[in-house]
Amino acid sequence: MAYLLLFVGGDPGQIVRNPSTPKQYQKFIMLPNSVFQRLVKWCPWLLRVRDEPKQPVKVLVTGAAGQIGYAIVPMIARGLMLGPDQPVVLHMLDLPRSADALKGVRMELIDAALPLLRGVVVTSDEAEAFKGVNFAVLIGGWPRKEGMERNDLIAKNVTIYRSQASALQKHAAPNCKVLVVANPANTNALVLKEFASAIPTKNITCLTRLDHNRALGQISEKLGVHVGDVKNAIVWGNHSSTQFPDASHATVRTEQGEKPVRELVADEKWLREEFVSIVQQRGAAVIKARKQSSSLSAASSACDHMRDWILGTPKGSWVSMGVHSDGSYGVPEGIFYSFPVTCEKGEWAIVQGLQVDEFARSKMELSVNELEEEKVIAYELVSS
Ligand SMILES: NC(=O)C1=CN([C@@H]2O[C@H](COP(=O)(O)OP(=O)(O)OC[C@H]3O[C@@H](n4cnc5c(N)ncnc54)[C@H](O)[C@@H]3O)[C@@H](O)[C@H]2O)C=CC1
Ligand SMILES: O=C([O-])CC(=O)C(=O)O
Repeated sequence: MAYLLLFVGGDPGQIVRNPSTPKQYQKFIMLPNSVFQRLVKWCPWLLRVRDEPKQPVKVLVTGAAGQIGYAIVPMIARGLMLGPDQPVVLHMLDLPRSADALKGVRMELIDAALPLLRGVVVTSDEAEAFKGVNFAVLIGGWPRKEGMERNDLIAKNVTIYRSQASALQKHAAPNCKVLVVANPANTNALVLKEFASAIPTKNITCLTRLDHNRALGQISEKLGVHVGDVKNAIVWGNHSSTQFPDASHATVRTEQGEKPVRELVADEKWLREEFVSIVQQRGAAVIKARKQSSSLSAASSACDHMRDWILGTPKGSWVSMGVHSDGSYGVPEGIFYSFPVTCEKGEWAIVQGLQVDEFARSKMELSVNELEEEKVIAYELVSS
């Protein structure tokens, strides 16, 4: 019979074992701490047996029966959002008319035999959906169709966020971290902040990571470099066609070290015009081609957003996140605006001190004005 021997040090009588090891292969040998320390030095993998498994966290996905919902739930249950060692319980909310579709998604999640998935709640009841959730990815709402602008969805979608703010505030874990995906994402996030005042404002964010990733993708295509070597693009502003994708601080990793994108592209006109307009209009281009809006890239970017927020951004890199403005870069407080941020230990911070020239300033203003207008319309809708 084969045995796996677990060498245990520490307090007398303390037994630490890896519960995933089948019992019949476990034998314990208690060693003095000094011997244990030496063993661990020679064989660091021994430390793995001391890892306590993480407790499952509850992750809510609203609009879970929709396009993005269907793409994102397996990503979350595979650890792409919160890490490969983080078990999750998925809460999936959709409208009563999608109840059967949601049951089907639950069946598929079970059929996929995903080891990190420790439970699935499917419901059309907001209170049940938000109960005790640690993370909320809010996708529920209506997507735009060809010919519409994202803020054409205000009347349809902000009222949903008024109602879900109450559920969030009443039922979610007090430190719940929220990502709003549904459009108009920045203004929906503002409505949540206003009506879920018990949730810290810094815990409410909206998705502009898709635009950020689109910017990296365009730079990589233009230069013929691997997208993983491009970093530090910025998307300023609204998740709409007034956003300002800015490559002026972006760099590419080359064999000779990091080089500015500006220097490598060497075409200021492309950077100021074509690049900006391709990224601004990418959502519309996908709708034109697919006859429905971006789903897999939205789901993947939402995972990137949450993962970097919770687990941290790599050293020397920043990402774009829609957050409540604190007045940085002259953007007025009271709107959700996309900024470059770094994240550490579950907290984001706006990158400070970046040079913003006159051209960038004028582009950034367009989104400020649009968001102020959306705010007025949204407040009228939710208070009427
Ligand atoms: N921020 C971003 O980067 C992006 C945002 N979006 C937005 O995400 C949203 C969802 O897009 P898709 O999944 O493609 O749409 P979809 O129509 O496929 O799915 C939306 C789902 O939300 C559900 N829903 C509607 N009202 C609800 C409510 N009150 N509570 C719970 N569920 C509700 C619908 O029944 C539907 O199943 C849209 O608003 C779209 O514009 C889409 C792509 C990127
Ligand atoms: O454009 C849309 O309506 C969907 C979306 O937000 C995007 O693809 O960025």
